[in-house]
Amino acid sequence: MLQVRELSVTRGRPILNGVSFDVEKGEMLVVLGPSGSGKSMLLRSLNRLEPFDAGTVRLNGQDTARMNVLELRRRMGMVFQAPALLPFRVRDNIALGPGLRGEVMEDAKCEHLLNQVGLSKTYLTRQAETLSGGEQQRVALAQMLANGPELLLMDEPTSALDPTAALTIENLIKHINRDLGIAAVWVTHDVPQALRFDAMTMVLIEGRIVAHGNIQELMNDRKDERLRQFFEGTLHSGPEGGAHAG
Ligand SMILES: Nc1ncnc2c1ncn2[C@@H]1O[C@H](COP(=O)(O)OP(=O)(O)OP(=O)(O)O)[C@@H](O)[C@H]1O
Repeated sequence: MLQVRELSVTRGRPILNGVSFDVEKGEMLVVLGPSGSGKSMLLRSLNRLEPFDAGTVRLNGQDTARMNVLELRRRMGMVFQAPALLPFRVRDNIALGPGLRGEVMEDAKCEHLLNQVGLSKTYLTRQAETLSGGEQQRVALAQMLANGPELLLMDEPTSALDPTAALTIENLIKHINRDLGIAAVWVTHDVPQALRFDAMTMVLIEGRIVAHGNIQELMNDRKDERLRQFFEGTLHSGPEGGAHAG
């Protein structure tokens, strides 16, 4: 359903370099890589929060560069490291996307969406800014689900959460992916988290895909030096380490 070909992004220097991959309908893909490797830039390029310099992104065969950007983001929802909720009630946050399209969302539908992210209906009238980080991330997820997405882009959504709240969000995404059949791309720098997903994994280092496959097999692959260094925690990227994208 998502086809990315030779995606390149330059911001004074190469940030992403010829990135190609596919996400099948209902698939879970983990993008794993060290800090600064281009993971956020990749997700942001997919739903056109950032322009790219070369390559193509197709969603169900449609070139995303030619799609209406709001329609693109409805079909490909993104959840960020810090939830971007507005200082309104939870129900108003959840109904935001449909409201922008002129649709009225009934309380029962909001309640159902809250239920899918493990929150009771008592949250409907809570002010979003009074929720804990984990609860806010769950509301952000319900907000995305309200748009009926085909694919969710998750940009390290647990990086600001404590381990228990992080596990809850991980399990929610597994449930949404498996039981609702919504495809997901989950970005992380955290190897134990990638292992917990046990999903198709793509390793991104210095803006290039260096490996793609089963995480356990990738960890056992000793042939690629950068991959080995990454899994051993000894990879130094960025200007200080002397290694640059491209
Ligand atoms: N608008 C921009 N202009 C210039 N450089 C940028 C811009 N956005 C990102 N970068 C650089 O691109 C590189 C990749 O950034 P990105 O945020 O995608 O990394 P990341 O893998 O998501 O890192 P982290 O895990 O720390 O969030 C970094 O070196 C960053 O400084």
